[in-house]
Amino acid sequence: MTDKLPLIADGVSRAYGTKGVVNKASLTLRPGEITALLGMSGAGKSTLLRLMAGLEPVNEGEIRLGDDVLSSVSGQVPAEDRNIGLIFQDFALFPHLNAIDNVGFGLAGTPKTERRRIALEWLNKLGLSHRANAFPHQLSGGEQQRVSIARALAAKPVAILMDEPFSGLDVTLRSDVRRIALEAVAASGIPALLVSHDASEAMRDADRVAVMKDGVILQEGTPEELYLHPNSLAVARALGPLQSVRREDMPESWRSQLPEADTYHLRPEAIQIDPQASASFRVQASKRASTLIELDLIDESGGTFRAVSIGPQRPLPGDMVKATLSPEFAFILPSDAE
Ligand SMILES: Nc1ncnc2c1ncn2[C@@H]1O[C@H](COP(=O)(O)OP(=O)(O)OP(=O)(O)O)[C@@H](O)[C@H]1O
Repeated sequence: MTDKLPLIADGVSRAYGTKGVVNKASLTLRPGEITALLGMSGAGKSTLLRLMAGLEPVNEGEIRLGDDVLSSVSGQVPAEDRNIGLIFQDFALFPHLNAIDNVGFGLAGTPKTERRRIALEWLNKLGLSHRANAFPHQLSGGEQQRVSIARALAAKPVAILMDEPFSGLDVTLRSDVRRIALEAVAASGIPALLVSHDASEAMRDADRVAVMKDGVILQEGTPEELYLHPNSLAVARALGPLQSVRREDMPESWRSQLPEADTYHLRPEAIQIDPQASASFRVQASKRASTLIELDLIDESGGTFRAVSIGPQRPLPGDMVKATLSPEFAFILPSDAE
């Protein structure tokens, strides 16, 4: 077995005319890990993927596979010579080939029977061996995306780069397709990039998450590191909802648990209903959001807070409840320079 190598973006930039789209971005995709690249529309995620794939030249910096330079300002290895698997939102299968021949397509040079055996093995890994003879138009979106991932992995790529691969799929199908597809990607042991704008999917699916904004990678780390220790308000917001609460509006029992600051940025789970707590509130509104109950609370001095409860009873507007603060979910962050 050949050693798998990291795919590295080292200080890469890309501009279109005067518009800088990727700005000195550095990101290392490690073998055997899925890295999610998360950011809002226009952040530069797809452009960074295209730089790593060799579909665009860099204006600055390098793309490397291990120590081998694939892109630099002095030239680049063409995309077709990099052996990097690419998966996009549209499945891009050959319409005139059935599933098994689509998967076998990347195995040119392998004898036909061997090619079919390998292709069937990959279809099997993606739970699709029973669809081997179906043509793309006979397959569902989720099945087509699994065929395209089988096709990419069958070619034994050095890395796989996926741009919103599941966002075109029906929500009900998506979680199963994602699980099967990403398990196969992880098992292949190659570096993998998953571009996403959905924070909860990115955290669930990836070993590491990088947050990009305005062409800059703001922070990279495990999902827990980024969720619990964001380095900026932009990263905290990218990973999930926040409420901002001023220290002076908090009950004294909460203030005493927190280091001094004017304002705290709280995850929804920071404030939880707890009958043993000392701080009391009146419920202003409550609703059940599947696993959690979300509550709007007000205290006697008029401070308002968003809290959660794991139930089972839903407190109703007008009820009195007690709530605790968990300091691990309260962040002190400088406001962003917008
Ligand atoms: N070929 C191009 N020519 C000019 N501008 C471009 C080109 N490609 C991308 N851009 C611009 O670069 C910016 C970043 O685009 P990019 O597709 O990388 O963002 P993204 O984070 O992937 O966004 P989305 O989630 O919407 O796909 C956008 O403002 C886009 O309009």
